Amino acid sequence: MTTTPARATYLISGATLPNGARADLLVQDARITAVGTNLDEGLGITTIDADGLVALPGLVDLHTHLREPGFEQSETVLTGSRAAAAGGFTSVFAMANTMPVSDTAGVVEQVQALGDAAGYATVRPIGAVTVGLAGERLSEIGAMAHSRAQVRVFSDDGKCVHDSLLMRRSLEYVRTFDGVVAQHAQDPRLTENAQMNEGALSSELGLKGWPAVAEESIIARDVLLAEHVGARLHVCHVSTAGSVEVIRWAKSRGITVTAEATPHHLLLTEDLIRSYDARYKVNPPLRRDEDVQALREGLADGTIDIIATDHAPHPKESKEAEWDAASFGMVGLESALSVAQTALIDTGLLSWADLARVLSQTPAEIGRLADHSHDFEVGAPANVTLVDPANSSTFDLGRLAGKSTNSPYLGRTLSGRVEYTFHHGYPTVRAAQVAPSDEIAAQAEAWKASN
Ligand SMILES: NC(=O)N[C@@H](CC(=O)O)C(=O)O
Ligand SMILES: [Zn+2]
Ligand SMILES: [Zn+2]
Repeated sequence: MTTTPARATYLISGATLPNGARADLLVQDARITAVGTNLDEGLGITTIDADGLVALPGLVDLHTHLREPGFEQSETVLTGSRAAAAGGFTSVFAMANTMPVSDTAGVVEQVQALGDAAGYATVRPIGAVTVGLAGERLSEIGAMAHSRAQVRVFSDDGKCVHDSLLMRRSLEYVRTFDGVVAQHAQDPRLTENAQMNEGALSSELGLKGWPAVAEESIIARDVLLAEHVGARLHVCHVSTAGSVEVIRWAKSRGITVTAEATPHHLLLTEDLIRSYDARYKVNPPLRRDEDVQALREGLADGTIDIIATDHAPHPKESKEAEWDAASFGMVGLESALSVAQTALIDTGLLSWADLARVLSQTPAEIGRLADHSHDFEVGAPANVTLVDPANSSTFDLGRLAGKSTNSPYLGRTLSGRVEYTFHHGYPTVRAAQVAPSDEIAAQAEAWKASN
């Protein structure tokens, strides 16, 4: 017989809300039961002193690679969702480039079940657009949408849905159930063997260039297809100033397109590649300072809707290889909020309310996430992140909670630190320490039993 652990009551006392107001939040039976000032510290209540901490709605990542099934040496659903909790995330959308690929109802249901059992975060699987990500035939989109996993986001991420007819058909399909196609915009012919951003630096370093137009031309085609079909399109990891312009134009025409920028494209530039350190190797590549500025402005004016991590764990061997042979990708869940604060809050471009919107509310809306509340409504599942914005520190290995360590921020000073993450009313992170997995799994059981 399993015993159901007691669901504790927490009083988050004196937190600063995204709008700047100070409030107490009462968390009872996994839900927010009161928001106010001077809430009572009754018997059996655990009080968390949130003086000086900003309370954000639990962060939502629309673009995470959890690697399971198939690449468990890099990450598992358990370790990846633990990394999510460490970074203040309470929900993650798991990309489909697993082995087998998440292109059937069976695989997406498996990923969702692994997430539910781990309990660190709500895991929502993304379905592949084409069978095996091969770009040749549409996958079982309808079966995944109507499975227990109720998939709403479809993506061949890692690969571009390059065939225009398949892209059109996938948009037509997802429209029938209010889904969205999330495109990895990369013309494959223009980027064969590409290693870094194309420009003066790629010539100087003798590395094959990756032209901005390879991204921009696909986005331009896709927004026109989305307009033609009347379906929702989402653009993954936008990386160039030109892409921001195309999306701005599409939105001005009323096209239903949304777009994401990654933390690394908002902070880092291509000159880091002079070190030939493969931690900086990523798809799409790090670009120029002008591109970083354009992405920041795009976020500030709403052209770019959200920040998504593109957390891409890779084993040490594949990152210690020489530049050309190393794999593309960086881990990003644990650092995302600190990078966002450093690049956007400290520079005065965004407010905490804006950050709550781009890291929680809007990604939840794009993914049609049910398990979410963005303004601490009474009765909603208590998904809350408490961040200490005054903590400026060196990002080190101790901050990583996933299986892989391919972070470009190790050794860098970043602002802000996640102190607490509450998922379904239970602290998965407390005093900046991630809670042990058996304890979280037991809490997840209790949540399941009561819902
Ligand atoms: N971003 C990356 O560099 N790599 C991602 C794939 C992707 O997001 O395109 C991966 O799966 O490793
Ligand atoms: Zn991608
Ligand atoms: Zn990705």
